[in-house]
Amino acid sequence: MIVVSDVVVRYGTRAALSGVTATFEPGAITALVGHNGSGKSTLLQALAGTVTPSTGRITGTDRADIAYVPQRSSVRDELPLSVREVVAMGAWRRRGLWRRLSPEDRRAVDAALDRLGVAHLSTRRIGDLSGGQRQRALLAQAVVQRGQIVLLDEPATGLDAEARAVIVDVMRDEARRGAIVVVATHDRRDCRDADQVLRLEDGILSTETTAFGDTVCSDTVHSG
Ligand SMILES: Nc1ncnc2c1ncn2[C@@H]1O[C@H](COP(=O)(O)OP(=O)(O)OP(=O)(O)O)[C@@H](O)[C@H]1O
Repeated sequence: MIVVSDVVVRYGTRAALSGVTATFEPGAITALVGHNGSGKSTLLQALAGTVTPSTGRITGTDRADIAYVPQRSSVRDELPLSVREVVAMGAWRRRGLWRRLSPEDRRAVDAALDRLGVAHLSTRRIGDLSGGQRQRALLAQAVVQRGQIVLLDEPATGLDAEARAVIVDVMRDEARRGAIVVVATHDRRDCRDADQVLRLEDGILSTETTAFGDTVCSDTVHSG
C-alpha cells in the first residue's frame, strides 16, 4: 500500500500540492481528477519519485517497480528507437539492460503491441508516430513491465473510443493482477471505473470517495 502523509510540493515559492494525505491500495484503481493545474501530474510524479516533496512523507514506493506513463506532450520526439524497442524497454527492469529478452518476454512484447493496436507500427521510429499512437506504445511498455505500481497521466486524452475502451480494460487487468493503479484523468468514464476518486483543487485534496458516483464525477471533470 502507498501512504501519502501531509505532502507539500513546491515549485519555487508556489505550492503545487498542499498537505495531501491519501492511501493507494493494491488491486485498486484510483482516479485523480481536477482542473488544469490542480496538481494531478505533480502528485503522480511524487508517487513516481521524480519530484521530491518539500515536506511530508510517501511510503510504499521505495523499492517498488513503478511503471509511469507521462502525459504524451512530455514525451520527446527525437528518441531514435523503434516502437518495438520502446515497448521491450518494459522488460528491462526484470531482465537487466544488457540481457537478451527471453522468449516469454518477447511474447509479452508481441501481446502488448497487439493489445494496444500498435503491432503494425512496431518497426517505425517512436518519434514519427502520431500523439495517440505514441501514447498507446507507451501504455504497451507499461503492460510489459508488470509493475507493482502503475501511474498513468491522462492516458486516454485524444484517443478514439476504441483505444479508450482498451485502456480501461488494461487498467482493470493491471489492478486485477494486484497492481496499485493511479490515473490522472479528465474522462468521466475513467472515474466510473475507479475504486477511489481523489479530487484536487489548487493542490488541495478536497474530496475522497471510495463509492464513486456520477455526481462527484460530473461536477469535477470537464469533458475533453
Ligand atoms: N516544473 C514546474 N515548474 C514550475 N511550476 C510547475 C511545474 N510543473 C507544474 N507546475 C505548476 O504546478 C501546478 C500543478 O501542475 P500540474 O501539472 O501538477 O497540474 P495538473 O492537474 O496535472 O494539470 P493538467 O490537467 O493541465 O495536466 C500548476 O500551477 C503548474 O503551473
